[in-house]
Amino acid sequence: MTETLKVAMPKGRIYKQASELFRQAGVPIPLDVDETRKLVIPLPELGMEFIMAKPVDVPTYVEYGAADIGIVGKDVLLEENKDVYELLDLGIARCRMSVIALPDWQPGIRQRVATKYPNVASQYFREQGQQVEVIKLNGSIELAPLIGLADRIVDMVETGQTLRENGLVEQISILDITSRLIANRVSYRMKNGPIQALCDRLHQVIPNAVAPRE
Ligand SMILES: Nc1ncnc2c1ncn2[C@@H]1O[C@H](COP(=O)(O)OP(=O)(O)OP(=O)(O)O)[C@@H](O)[C@H]1O
Ligand SMILES: O=P(O)(O)OC[C@H]1O[C@H](OP(=O)(O)OP(=O)(O)O)[C@H](O)[C@@H]1O
Repeated sequence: MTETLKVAMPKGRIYKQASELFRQAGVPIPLDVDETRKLVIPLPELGMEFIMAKPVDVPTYVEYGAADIGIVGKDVLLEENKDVYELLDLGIARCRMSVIALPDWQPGIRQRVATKYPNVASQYFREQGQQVEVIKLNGSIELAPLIGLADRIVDMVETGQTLRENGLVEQISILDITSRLIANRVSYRMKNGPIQALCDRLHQVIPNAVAPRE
C-alpha cells in the first residue's frame, strides 16, 4: 500500500497549466477539481491529496511538511527563499521578471522601486550597484509609476499587454520564470518512491526538462 502524497497546488494561473500537465503525464485529475471551492481534496484513486493554496504560500506549506510536494513559480521560490528541494522545472506558466518604467524615466538621486518581490529586487539592484528604496506592494504594481509612488517597478511580464495599456516600457528583463515542482526535505526521503514516480511521469511530458541543481 503506497502512502498518500500531499500536493500543494497553487490556485489561479498556475493551476490551469499544472492540472493539464498532470493529465498529460497520466495523472487523471477529475474535471470537477478545476471548479471546486474545496481546499483539501482527497484523490485516493491517484494516491494524492491536493491542498489548494495561495501561490505565495506554497513554499511555506512544503517547508513545514504540511504538504509533501508543491508547485510554485520560480519568482515566488526566489522571493520566499524557503528550505525546500527544487525537483523539476515544469516549463509552465512562463513569463519574465523585468524592470519597468515610464518612457521618460531618468535616473534620479533618490530612486524608488515598487514591487511584489522586495528581496529579489533589492538583490538585483545591489548587484547592479544601484542604490534604490524598495517599496512592497501586493498587486496592480503598474499603478505605482503612473501615480508617482515610485520611479520604476519590478514585475512580471507575460504578453506585455499590461505595460502597453498603461504606457510603460520594459527597461530590462532580469529573470526568466517558469513553475517548479518542489519537495519537503523529509518527505523526499520518506516518500521517495511516489515522488520519484511522479517526477518521472512529468519529466516525460515536459519538453527540454532539466532537473535543476540544488
Ligand atoms: N502574467 C503573469 N503575471 C504574473 N504571474 C505570472 C504570469 N504568468 C505566469 N505567472 C506565474 O504565475 C504565478 C502565480 O500567478 P497568479 O496570478 O495566479 O498568482 P498571484 O497573483 O500571486 O495570486 P493572487 O491573485 O491570489 O494574489 C506567478 O508567481 C508566476 O510564476
Ligand atoms: O504581460 P501581461 O500578460 O499583461 O501580464 C503581466 C501582468 O499580470 C500580472 O498581474 P495580475 O493579473 O496577476 O494582477 P496583479 O497586478 O493584481 O498581481 C503581473 O503583475 C502584470 O501586471
